[in-house]
Amino acid sequence: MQFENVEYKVKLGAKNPLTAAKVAFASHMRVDHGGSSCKHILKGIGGSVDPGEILALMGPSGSGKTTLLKILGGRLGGAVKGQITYNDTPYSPCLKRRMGFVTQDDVLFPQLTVEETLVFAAFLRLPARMSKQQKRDRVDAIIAELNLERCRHTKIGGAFVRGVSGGERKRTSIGYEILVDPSLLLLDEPTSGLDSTSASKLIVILQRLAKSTRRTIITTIHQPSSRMFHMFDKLLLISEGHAIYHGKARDCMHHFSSLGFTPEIPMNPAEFLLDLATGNLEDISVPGLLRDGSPAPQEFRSRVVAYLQAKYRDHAGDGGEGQAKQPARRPGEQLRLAIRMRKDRSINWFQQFVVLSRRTFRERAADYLDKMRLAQAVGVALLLGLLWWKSQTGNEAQLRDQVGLIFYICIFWTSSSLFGSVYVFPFEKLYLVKERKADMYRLSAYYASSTLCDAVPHVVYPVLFMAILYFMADLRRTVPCFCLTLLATLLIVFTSQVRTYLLFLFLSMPAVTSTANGDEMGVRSVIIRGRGSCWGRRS
Ligand SMILES: Nc1ncnc2c1ncn2[C@@H]1O[C@H](COP(=O)(O)OP(=O)(O)OP(=O)(O)O)[C@@H](O)[C@H]1O
Repeated sequence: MQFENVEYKVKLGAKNPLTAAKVAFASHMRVDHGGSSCKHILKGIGGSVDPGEILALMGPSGSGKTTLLKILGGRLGGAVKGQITYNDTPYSPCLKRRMGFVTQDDVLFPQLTVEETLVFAAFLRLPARMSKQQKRDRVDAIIAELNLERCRHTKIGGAFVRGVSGGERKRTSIGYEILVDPSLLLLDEPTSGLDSTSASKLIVILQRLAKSTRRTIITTIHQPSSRMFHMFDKLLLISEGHAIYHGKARDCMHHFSSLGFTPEIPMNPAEFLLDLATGNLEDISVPGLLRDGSPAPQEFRSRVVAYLQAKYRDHAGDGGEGQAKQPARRPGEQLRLAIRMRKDRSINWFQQFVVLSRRTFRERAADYLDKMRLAQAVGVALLLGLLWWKSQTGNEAQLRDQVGLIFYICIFWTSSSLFGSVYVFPFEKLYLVKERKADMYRLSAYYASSTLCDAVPHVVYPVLFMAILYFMADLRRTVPCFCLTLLATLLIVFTSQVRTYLLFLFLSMPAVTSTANGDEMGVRSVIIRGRGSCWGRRS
């Protein structure tokens, strides 16, 4: 993979030119003539990485590592400039299936076990020509490869459900991505939140994945230990959106010492590099010219960073490793594979619907069969039944009394479904966006399966509720009357959910709009259509 002169800007969208100018001045941003401020995040970065290699993207926080990773993974559209080629071919959606992207936050269903997570992903992502047994065998191979044997039957877990450890969760996320045997695996800070031993073990696994199957791996990393640092083949060091080093990781110390920067005390190379990228050079010797005129600390830091950026540009201009190598013209084997994968369409709509329904039901079963939920429906039905025990409709006062009961039924089901749905939108959106980006299934298959699964509690509990209350309150005992009352209750449940989704849709509109892509718009349309769901989703 090669990339050259990658630039990325985001519009910050201040409508008032005066405000835009103030913001730009305060944060050293460029102001467009149109009056909206632009943040220049990446300023012409280049590099390359070959099959079987690991490229580490390093730099201080906010330097643009994640942005670059997303661009390389084809996950950022908009104002991206530069040339990015995958086996000499520009990005196209058919390459999507040959790339795995492991996000910083592991987006995995908390109620599924490690094995279930991988099995459902295998059924959805692997081609239809593979048998179920072959897909299961692939999952077993990945579990063995990633040392997940010990926790294969443990739930992933989340904030309220105890589950696997951070390292195991990260390895499950990696397994989820390597199921489809991607040629390019991108990872955003895979070691964040792990202790140094787990982090090194993870990098060892990545190294094995890269070498054994000639995968290309690109990972952002904050501050690796010395041991981890030496496991990377290549390094791209970024400072304020500019590259200041690109080349073999083991050569970087030599490169900087040739520029006059050497640590004065024994230092972890990663720490040394981050100090350089921020211009914070305590215990590091620097070329004398940078100290000319005894600059103030802030100015000195800016000088160092500008000097390193300029040296890197010179080095790249001299044909160093800075920019991408000239691409060869012959499309590679991996690309042919990518195109074949595209044609090798995964399972059909109905199969997707079946797998998604099984997964959704498995994931939400605990919510559907929640004791509290059962107790609530039965308890309120009994209470109302006792209060309106054998109610009559003989005169106007008794009729009004029964209207009061109908009112309570409406209020109860409206509020129950409303509060339950409050948790659905933010929770589900994450998974849906991630899986749609990986092109795992059609949106309609998700919508249909989700609606079908959620219909279970949305029908079962109101039926149970009405079965108790209707006869205790002695409402009119005819089959049509009972069915109509039940239907009205079910409609209340569904419409109150739709209202909640609409409310969320409008509340989250500005945030979603700023980063909206096709998938998120798709998510919105699902929500608008009012997918049914359960009450209190636990994560
Ligand atoms: N959509 C956006 N709008 C405005 N600023 C953005 C946007 N996306 C990224 N940025 C800014 O771009 C800069 C680079 O962000 P990025 O997430 O790539 O940094 P990073 O190097 O990965 O940082 P970290 O190591 O802390 O994750 C940050 O200052 C961030 O605030």
